[in-house]
Amino acid sequence: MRISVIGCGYLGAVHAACMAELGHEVVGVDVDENKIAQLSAGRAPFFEPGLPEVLDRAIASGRLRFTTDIAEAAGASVHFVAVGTPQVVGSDAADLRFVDASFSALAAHLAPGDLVVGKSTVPVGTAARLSELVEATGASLAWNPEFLREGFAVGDTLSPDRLVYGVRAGDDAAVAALDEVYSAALAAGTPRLVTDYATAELVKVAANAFLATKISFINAMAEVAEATGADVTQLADAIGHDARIGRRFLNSGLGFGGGCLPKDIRAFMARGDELGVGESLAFLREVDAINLRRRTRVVDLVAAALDGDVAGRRIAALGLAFKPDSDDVRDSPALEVVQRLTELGAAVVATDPEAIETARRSKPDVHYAPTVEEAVDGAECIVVLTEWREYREFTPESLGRITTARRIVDARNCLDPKQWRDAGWTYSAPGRP
Ligand SMILES: NC(=O)c1ccc[n+]([C@@H]2O[C@H](COP(=O)([O-])OP(=O)(O)OC[C@H]3O[C@@H](n4cnc5c(N)ncnc54)[C@H](O)[C@@H]3O)[C@@H](O)[C@H]2O)c1
Ligand SMILES: O=c1ccn([C@@H]2O[C@H](COP(=O)(O)OP(=O)(O)O[C@H]3O[C@H](CO)[C@@H](O)[C@H](O)[C@H]3O)[C@@H](O)[C@H]2O)c(=O)[nH]1
Repeated sequence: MRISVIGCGYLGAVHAACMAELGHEVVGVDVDENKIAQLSAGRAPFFEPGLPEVLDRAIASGRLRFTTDIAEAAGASVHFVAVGTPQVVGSDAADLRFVDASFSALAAHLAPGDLVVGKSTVPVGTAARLSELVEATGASLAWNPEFLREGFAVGDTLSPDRLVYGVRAGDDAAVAALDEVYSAALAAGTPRLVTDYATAELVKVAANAFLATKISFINAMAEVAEATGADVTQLADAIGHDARIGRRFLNSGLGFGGGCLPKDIRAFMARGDELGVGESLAFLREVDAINLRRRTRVVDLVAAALDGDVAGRRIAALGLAFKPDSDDVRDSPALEVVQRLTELGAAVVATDPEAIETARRSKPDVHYAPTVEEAVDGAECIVVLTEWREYREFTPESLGRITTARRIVDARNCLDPKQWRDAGWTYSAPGRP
C-alpha cells in the first residue's frame, strides 16, 4: 500500500520505517528539516535499538523516503498522523496545536477514498472534531492509538500486543484498509478490536493511566516500607506472584517519566474536568503526586549518604534517560534529580550511555562526562538513576577499581544491597531498609 506518515519523531519515524519493512511504500513527512535530513540519509535522529537497521533496509529497498513537503503525501491512500501532543505550559491539558496544524495541512492533499489514521495520543473527542475536516475532502478518519514502548519500539510496532481501530460506525472500508496495512500482525494472531472514536481514544489514555497507577501504587508501598523498615522489592515479588496482580510494572524506585505517562495522565484529568467527570479521575492527581515525591526522596537519600549536606560534595550521577535503551530525557526523573542536586550546590558529574546529548540540549548547565570512569573519578557518592544493563552489572569490585567512593544510592533498586554492604560500601535505596 502507499502510506504517508506525518510527524517523524519517536513514534512516527519508527512507524514509517516499520511500515516499509512490511512491504508498504512509505513517505515520512516532518516540519523539522534537520530530522528529515538525518532520516533521508538513513540515520536515526534518536537512539532506538534496531531502528538504524530497519531504516537502512527500508531506504535501500526504495520503499521509504522522507520529506518536509506535505504535498508529497498526496497519492498515498493511508495517512498516519503521529505528531506530538505535549503538555500545555502552565496547564495539565494536551497541546493540540500540532495535531490541528498537521490535519489542516494534510486536508489540502487528500483525495476521496483516502483514509487518515490518527496515531497521536489525544483527549477524547478530538477524532470526532477532526472527522468533519477530513470528511469534507471525501476521505475518512480512523483513530488507531499506539502502545509502543521506547527501547522496544521496533518490536512493538511489528508485533503489537493488540490493534485498536476507532472508526465511524459502519466504515467497513476503513477497517479493510487498516487490515491490509497490518496484515502481517493479524496473520500472526494479533487481537484486533474495532471501536468507535471515543473508545479508541480512551483505551490509550486508560492504558497509560493504569500503568502509571501501578507504578505509583508500588511507590506508595515504598513510602510505607520506609516508615516501617519493610523491603518494597520483596513486597513487589510477593504480591507479583499473584497472577491477578502480576510482577511487571511493580519496580519501585525513582518513578515514571518520559514523553507519555506524566503528560498523558495530566491531560486525562484536564479532559475529565471538562467532561464533568473530574471526580472519577481524581485518583490520578495522587498518582502524579506520589510519583513526583520519589524524586525528592532520592535527593534526600543522596544527602543522607553524605551526612545531610550535598553542598560542595562530588557526586557521580549514572543515568540521565527516563528509562534504559532510550536517549529520551523528556520529564526524566534522572535528569531532574541531577538538576536538583546541582542547584543544592553539589558538584555533580553526570553520565549516560546514550542520553548525554539530549540532556545537554535540555539542561546545558549540568556537568556531563562521557564515561562512567570520568563521572566517578573523585566522587564521594555514586547515584544510579537509570537502570541501564551495564549499570545493573556493576559490582563493588568493578566500581571499586575505578573509584575510592564507597557510598552508593541505588535509585532504581537494580543492585543487590547485600553484595555492596558485604564489600564495605554504604548502600541505600528507596523503599528498602
Ligand atoms: N514516544 C512514544 O513512545 C509514543 C508511544 C505511543 C504514543 N505516542 C504519542 O505519539 C505522539 C508523538 O509522540 P513522539 O514521542 O513521537 O513525539 P516527538 O516530539 O518525538 O515527535 C513529534 C514530531 O512531529 C513533528 N511535527 C510537529 N508538527 C508537525 C506538522 N505540522 N507536520 C509534520 N510534522 C510535525 C515534530 O517536528 C516531531 O518530529 C504523541 O501524541 C505521543 O503521546 C508516543
Ligand atoms: O515498574 C516500572 C516500570 C516503569 N517505570 C518507569 O515508567 C516510565 C515509563 O516506562 P515505559 O512505560 O516502559 O516507557 P514508555 O516508552 O514511556 O511507554 C509508555 O508510554 C507509551 C506512550 O504512550 C505507551 O505507548 C507505552 O505502552 C507505555 O508503556 C519510565 O520512566 C520507567 O522507568 C517504573 O518506574 N517502574
